[in-house]
Amino acid sequence: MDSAKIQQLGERAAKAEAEIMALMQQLTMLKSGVSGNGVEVNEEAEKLMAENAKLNYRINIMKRALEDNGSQRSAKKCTPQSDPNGMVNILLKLEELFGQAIEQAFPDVKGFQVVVVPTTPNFGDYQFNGAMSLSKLLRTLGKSLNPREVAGVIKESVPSNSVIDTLELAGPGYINIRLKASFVQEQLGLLLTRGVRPPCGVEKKRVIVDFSSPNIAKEMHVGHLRSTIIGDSICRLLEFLGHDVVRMNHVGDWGTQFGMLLAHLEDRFPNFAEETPPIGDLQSFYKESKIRFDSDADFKKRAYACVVKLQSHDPVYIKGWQAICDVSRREFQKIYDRLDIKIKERGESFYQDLMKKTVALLEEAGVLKEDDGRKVMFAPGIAVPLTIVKSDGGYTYDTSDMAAIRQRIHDEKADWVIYVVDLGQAGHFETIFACAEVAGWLDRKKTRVEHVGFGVVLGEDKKKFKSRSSETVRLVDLLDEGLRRAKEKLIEKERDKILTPEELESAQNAVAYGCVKYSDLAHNRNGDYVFSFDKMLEDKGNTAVYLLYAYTRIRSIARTANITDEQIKKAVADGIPLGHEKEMKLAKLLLRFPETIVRLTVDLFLHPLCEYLYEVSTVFTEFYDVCYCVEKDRTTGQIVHINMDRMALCEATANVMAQCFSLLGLKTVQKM
Ligand SMILES: NC(=[NH2+])NCCC[C@H](N)C(=O)O
Repeated sequence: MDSAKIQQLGERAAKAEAEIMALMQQLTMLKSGVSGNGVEVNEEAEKLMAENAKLNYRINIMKRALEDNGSQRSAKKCTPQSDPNGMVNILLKLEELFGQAIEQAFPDVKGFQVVVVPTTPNFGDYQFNGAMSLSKLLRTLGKSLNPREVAGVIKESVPSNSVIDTLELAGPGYINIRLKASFVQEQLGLLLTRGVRPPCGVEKKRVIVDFSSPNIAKEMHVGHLRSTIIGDSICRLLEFLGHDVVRMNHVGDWGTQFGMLLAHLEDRFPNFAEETPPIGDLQSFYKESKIRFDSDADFKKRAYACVVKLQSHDPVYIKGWQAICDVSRREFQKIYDRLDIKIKERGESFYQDLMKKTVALLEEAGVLKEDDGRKVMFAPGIAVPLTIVKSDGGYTYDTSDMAAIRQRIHDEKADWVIYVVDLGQAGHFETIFACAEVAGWLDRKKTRVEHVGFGVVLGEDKKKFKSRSSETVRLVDLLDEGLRRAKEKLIEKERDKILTPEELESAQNAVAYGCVKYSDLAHNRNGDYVFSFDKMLEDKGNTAVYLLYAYTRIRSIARTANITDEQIKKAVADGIPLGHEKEMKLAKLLLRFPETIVRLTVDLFLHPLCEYLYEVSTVFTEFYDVCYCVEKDRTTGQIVHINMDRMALCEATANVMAQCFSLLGLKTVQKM
């Protein structure tokens, strides 16, 4: 690493540190009761805690950026050429303005990464708090200015613009930023006329997302379900942002398990090469062959022979293999159809020939070591090597992943490869990435590779998730239970009395699959996750049921008031004043959609999107409680007045929520 880079990384670390320090100072200030605007200290402290969480979130992002050599910011300067209709990423826009201010005020400072964070309404809309670290940095350049002085200079240097209303110095050197009402009004109008569009300024990448990836002949389990849900949402996000996304199902279709399956197939359906074998239940077929494999030495021998025949592409055994894969494939597809998942299958078998080449290349590069008859590859600093060739000459999961990573970078020309696989495989991927670097196939400055891990699924007893009757839970049964419970819930709420049978069924589907997906996505994926239909189907708090209800309710406001698109358009054309404080608050939150989703791409955690969606629905309620949209006569119930500006705000809210649902893979319904 060159010294400039180290300096840059150091500066950013210092900045992260400064943010923590600043926060501590704010907290001490509050604890000692120094609260400028006389607000209850408790309330203030609560807000600061929220702020703290946000800062910590930012800091984590920065830490990650440090690890990844700072190539993480996918958003670039928002030029009009990039996408004339894209939404403005306000946070990025402010960072640009502050960047220009620093450049102008302190031309000697190079490569200072400006970070602006959203803040609580008491302070403003956003805050710049880089003055502390900048002051430190200036000292190393021989300039002695305290943070508050630095902040003062920056404040004066921010170029004139249409975004910022006021800048205010606060505390030891923060700059609180308030947006111009005219800017918010204008952006809200654009949101309504152009729709919720991807933010401008996103650099397009070719991304391979390896997700779901169950193993043939084995049941797709809840771990694969998590990978499927998280992976699909990541794809939806990246697709929305305009990336070229390849959704890849790296199914385990080429392991030694095919030996025993084929040997068992020979016995059960000797005619398998001529006629498609009616395997039926592949699970029990797998179990039967496993029992024989473990107990019968002759069978075991035959199983090995079958592997050899399969791997030498004997057409008869290839037929048998295909038949088995087809049964599995049909089962997997049922799950994908129900969950509305699109994915392209490219299993381990695809890499057969490439594995030979991969081994040859590694051999040539002299990076393989002999170990007890095996050929292994070590990565620097990692104790456990990859097994590239087994002692019997066969290849492994490691070999196929080495072949795959090379193929994805070289042939697929991926700029970004994402593996959505449980955290149990973190070591595996760390080693694969490191070995790919050693082999010279991966340059992390050019290609972003990452393992998106997730914790295990637990039952309500916090133990390994299983069904009452058996060890493993069949996903089809699980989804069926979801459907049943969703219907119960809707009937409990007497929706069957209001909805037509078709509407009830759509609502049931939306709730059942929505709640399974949402409860997975709303948690930090790194944690273990307790699967509980009771929790998922709660209609309060940050749950799919609550949000889907909230959404349909907003949609129904316009419906009952009989508003047309034309009326909304006219209101937009006339300008939406956002005169009430709650209207302004909601509008500003809606305009934070672009920065929220761009930030997701930094570490591919999806729960902040769920938090944002939930916040939109609660801020909407705050607005709706105090701002009449449709006024009715108290006695006759007849509509006496419709506030069209507020109806437009309802429309914008519903549209932003709909886009969030779509990114999370949730289907919405008009009535529920
Ligand atoms: N490229 C990969 N290794 N992708 C993940 C494969 C997951 C594997 N089939 C499993 O079930 O554990």
